[in-house]
Amino acid sequence: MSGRSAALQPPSDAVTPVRHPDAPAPGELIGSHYGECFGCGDGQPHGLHLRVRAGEGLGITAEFTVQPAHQGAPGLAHGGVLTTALDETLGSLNWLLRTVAVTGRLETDFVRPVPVGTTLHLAAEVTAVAGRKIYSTATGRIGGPGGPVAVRADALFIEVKVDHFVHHGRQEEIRVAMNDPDQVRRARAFEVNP
Ligand SMILES: CCCCCCCCCCCC(=O)SCCNC(=O)CCNC(=O)[C@H](O)C(C)(C)COP(=O)(O)OP(=O)(O)OC[C@H]1O[C@@H](n2cnc3c(N)ncnc32)[C@H](O)[C@@H]1OP(=O)(O)O
Repeated sequence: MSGRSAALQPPSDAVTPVRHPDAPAPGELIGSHYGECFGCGDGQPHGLHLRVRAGEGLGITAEFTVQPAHQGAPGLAHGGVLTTALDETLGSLNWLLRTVAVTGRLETDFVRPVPVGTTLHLAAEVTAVAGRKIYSTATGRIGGPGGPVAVRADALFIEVKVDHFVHHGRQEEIRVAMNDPDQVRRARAFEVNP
């Protein structure tokens, strides 16, 4: 059974957003937004190491291979880890809009078990925007990009300023990030919208 809650239904005044002219080109590999991110960073040994590519229009694709460290039941991916993969893929849609947004709500359907060693082929797209609210949807398929759906999610992201992270993050990590020119460059890439 699946179905979105009312909070994930775009309001009547929602619009279809436009891909930002400076968005990564279709097919371009999008680097990690933060090296210590559990979803996409290289600095987390047990992280997902998600690899994300810009797609056409308002879409994005990603791949994640389930490792032994990601188990819930024996030999199967933990549901929370699969949700993280969906969340990270949906979060990467920020790059297409050049907007900084965080997950407000995320609803996941688990359709098929995902064994360790499986590569999850993820695809996500923005469906609507209403003010600061960004509506999006994602699927994770197994056996190939056209294989059966194993997980799917609908999400509501909320646009925030970069200050959100500076204000709420632990100072230790914030200081390191702000002293890292690569990290500052990645943050500035999002700050093109007023
Ligand atoms: C450097 C580059 C890094 C780039 C970083 C990219 C990171 C990507 C990582 C993957 C994504 C993540 O996991 S992000 C991490 C997980 N998420 C978080 O930590 C977010 C924690 N929550 C919050 O900080 C806050 O609740 C916010 C920012 C989401 C919203 O607070 P706010 O800014 O005060 O806004 P607020 O007025 O409450 O809400 C604005 C509108 O959204 C609606 N709204 C808000 N939350 C919800 C909700 N859960 N469900 C339904 N609707 C909601 C409100 O009703 C309102 O609608 P209306 O009245 O306007 O109609």
